[in-house]
Amino acid sequence: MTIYAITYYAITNATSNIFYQDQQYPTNFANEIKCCEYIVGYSYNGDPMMPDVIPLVVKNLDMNQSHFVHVPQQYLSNQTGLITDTALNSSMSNYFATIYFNRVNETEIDYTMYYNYSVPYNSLMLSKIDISYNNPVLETYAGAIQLAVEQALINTLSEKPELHLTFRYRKPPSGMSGSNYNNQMSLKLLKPFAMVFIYFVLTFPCIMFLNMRAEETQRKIRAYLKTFGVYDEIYLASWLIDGLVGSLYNCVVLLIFGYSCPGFDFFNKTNPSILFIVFTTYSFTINSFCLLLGSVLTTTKGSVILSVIIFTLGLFSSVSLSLIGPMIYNIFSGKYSFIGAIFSIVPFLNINKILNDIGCVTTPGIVSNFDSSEAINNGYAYTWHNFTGPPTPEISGVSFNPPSAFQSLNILFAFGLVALFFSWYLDKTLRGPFGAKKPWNFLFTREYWTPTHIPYINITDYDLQGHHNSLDPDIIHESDNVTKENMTKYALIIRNITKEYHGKLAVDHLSLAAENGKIVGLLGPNGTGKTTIINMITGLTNPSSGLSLVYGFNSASQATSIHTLIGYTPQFDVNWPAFTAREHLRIMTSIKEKRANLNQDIEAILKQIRLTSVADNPVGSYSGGMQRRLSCGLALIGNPKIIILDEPTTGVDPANRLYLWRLIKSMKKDRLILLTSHSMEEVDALCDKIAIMSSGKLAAVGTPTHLKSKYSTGFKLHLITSQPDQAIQTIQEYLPTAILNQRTSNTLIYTIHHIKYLSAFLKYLSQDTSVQSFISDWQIQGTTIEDVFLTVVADQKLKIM
Ligand SMILES: Nc1ncnc2c1ncn2[C@@H]1O[C@H](COP(=O)(O)OP(=O)(O)OP(=O)(O)O)[C@@H](O)[C@H]1O
Repeated sequence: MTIYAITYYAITNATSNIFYQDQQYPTNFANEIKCCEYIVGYSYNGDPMMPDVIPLVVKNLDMNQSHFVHVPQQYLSNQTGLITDTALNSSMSNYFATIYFNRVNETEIDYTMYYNYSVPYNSLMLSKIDISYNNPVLETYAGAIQLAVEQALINTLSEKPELHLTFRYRKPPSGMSGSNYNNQMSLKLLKPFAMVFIYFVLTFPCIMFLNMRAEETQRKIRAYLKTFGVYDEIYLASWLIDGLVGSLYNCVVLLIFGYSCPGFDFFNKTNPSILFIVFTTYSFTINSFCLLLGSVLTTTKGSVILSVIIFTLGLFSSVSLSLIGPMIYNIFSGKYSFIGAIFSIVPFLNINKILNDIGCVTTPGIVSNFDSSEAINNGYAYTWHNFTGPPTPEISGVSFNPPSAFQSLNILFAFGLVALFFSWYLDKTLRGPFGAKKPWNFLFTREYWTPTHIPYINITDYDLQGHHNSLDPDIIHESDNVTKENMTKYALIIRNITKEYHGKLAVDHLSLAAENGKIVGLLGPNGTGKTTIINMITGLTNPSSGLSLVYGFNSASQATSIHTLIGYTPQFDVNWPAFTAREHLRIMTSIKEKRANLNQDIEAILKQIRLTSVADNPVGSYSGGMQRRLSCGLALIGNPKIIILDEPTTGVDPANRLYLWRLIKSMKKDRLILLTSHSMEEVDALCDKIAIMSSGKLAAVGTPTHLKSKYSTGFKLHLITSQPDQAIQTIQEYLPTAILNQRTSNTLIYTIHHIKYLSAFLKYLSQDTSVQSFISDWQIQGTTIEDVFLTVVADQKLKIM
């Protein structure tokens, strides 16, 4: 809006003084002539009609007959002002003008008026009362005489005395006359300005589009949508359609603006259908180009930098090309044919060449001297004829042959199609951090054209063999427990999976298998590879080696099949703040599956996640806990067979967390839930099986009870005491093997490995009043998953060292 407002202001300001402005015609002109007793002379070339005309002129002027005098023919001369001078010399100080009538043919009478002024004025057309000097008195009187004369001529020629003329008096541009206004500097600037303005308006939204797309990739929305089964082609097409609809709107607004802005000759002198075709073709090409860049760039930072560079280069070329005008065509000559080819290919340059083709004709610039006034009188200055013909008529006689605007437009369109293809191709082969890349020759592989949707296809015993990179019997068992015979009993099978980023293993030969109806917890310190594993299971990332099977479907090669089986809650809430929870569920359900009882299912999920009462509020107004619940609800869409929850309760308050735990537990019936969390309490409360990872490897695996007993660190005894020293002495006496872990002013924490002594001591504590006088409270705690986790991770670190 701001750009449009500035442009409108600039254009109207630059052109305001080149237009005739309607003004009130003085009505009392005849009185003025009469009162001042001016004398007007006349003469004619023997036309027999003139004796009828003269009395009418006198009558129209309402002047004294004696003041309208006949001037003898011999006084007339072609020399400027001679008649006036003659009249003045003959001491008629109030002599004002002379009119000389000349009969041209049957229907045309030409008349010339000479004023009491050095500049003569020739009037040939009734409609053009054009006074070229700025003297209000002369303007008034001369106008009065003209009106009287023309009224008389029309009445006489048409033989209709009742015909009455209405005159429009138009003030001429200051300091200018006729079509000489091309000399105006402000007008000359319009041509470059038009090109730069159009380039800016058409290109800028596409740059925003590029940034939005990169931002969406960075927010992992793309990856998330993919787990709902959104095809790459649909995703790209939705962006293209979005961009094109925006651009079409942009083009229409630009055209309406251009054609309604008085003085914007670039538009007003060009056939609108040409500009519509040029603008929409450029918009298509630039959108395809942005789509291509979006397939290569994945960070908003990169996109911002690149888009600013492209935009600035385009703007720079736009300004410079428009300033050098027709000289731009030199670059298409044999001498500079390479640069000419670049001009034709690069859309930002090509559009400027096309705009320049139009601008040279419609808006004469600093260099151009083509006067389009003749063409304007016959309609648009720039027509389809100009568009398809050789550009810029004023450079005739030059040896090289630049492409026509139409040819340039075809090249622009072809570039758009090529960019569209490569945006699709590179999107598949150059996927950024998220997304499974296809090999560069994927178009020539059979799997691409005939994908299989059969589970457990081509799985051999060798594929199912684990890699023994640990001596831990649980891990060895986890690597060996799946065979071809029993593989169908597992909902998830991961074998020897690895993922390498920049030469570093994020996941290192990990094997894991899990059955239906279980909750499996994946634990590990930050950056240990949990999310990478999830991305490989969901088919968002291809493993560097190894296998991931979800109900027998290969995550890497049969991703489309597994997306219908998976429900996924990513680590961060992926949602659209303006949409309501119900809309989120509706949109995602329609993406994932076709259902007859859609509303019923949505209501059931809303009830499950306790969002029914706020289902129609925008998600942007939800608390963190509510958004997390919605994310879990979205994972339930389509009744998936495996649900993956990546840190589902992060940032959720205790009450909501408890509710989510209940929800997760209720979800596990007939499906597998894979959960990652940093809350040991959560994993302990929910999981049937826990896999602890460290540095990309599986470090421990088993049920919570098994792990607690295997990695038992003994019991923790917490004592609250008013006399710590005396308490320490008592413990040493009764529990000599106890290890003091922590001591504060009134708290002591011991680790005790032998339950035998502990029970005797606890009996003593509860019965002996003397000890109760300095140990006021105590608590005993078994091994927690947190203890197990810390032990396992510490052990693993030691092994690495
Ligand atoms: N796209 C990527 N490019 C390069 N390195 C990556 C990429 N994704 C992950 N990594 C690296 O792989 C390792 C594992 O990352 P991952 O996100 O899987 O860990 P995580 O266990 O999920 O961590 P957190 O608990 O913090 O979510 C890290 O060192 C990380 O830096």
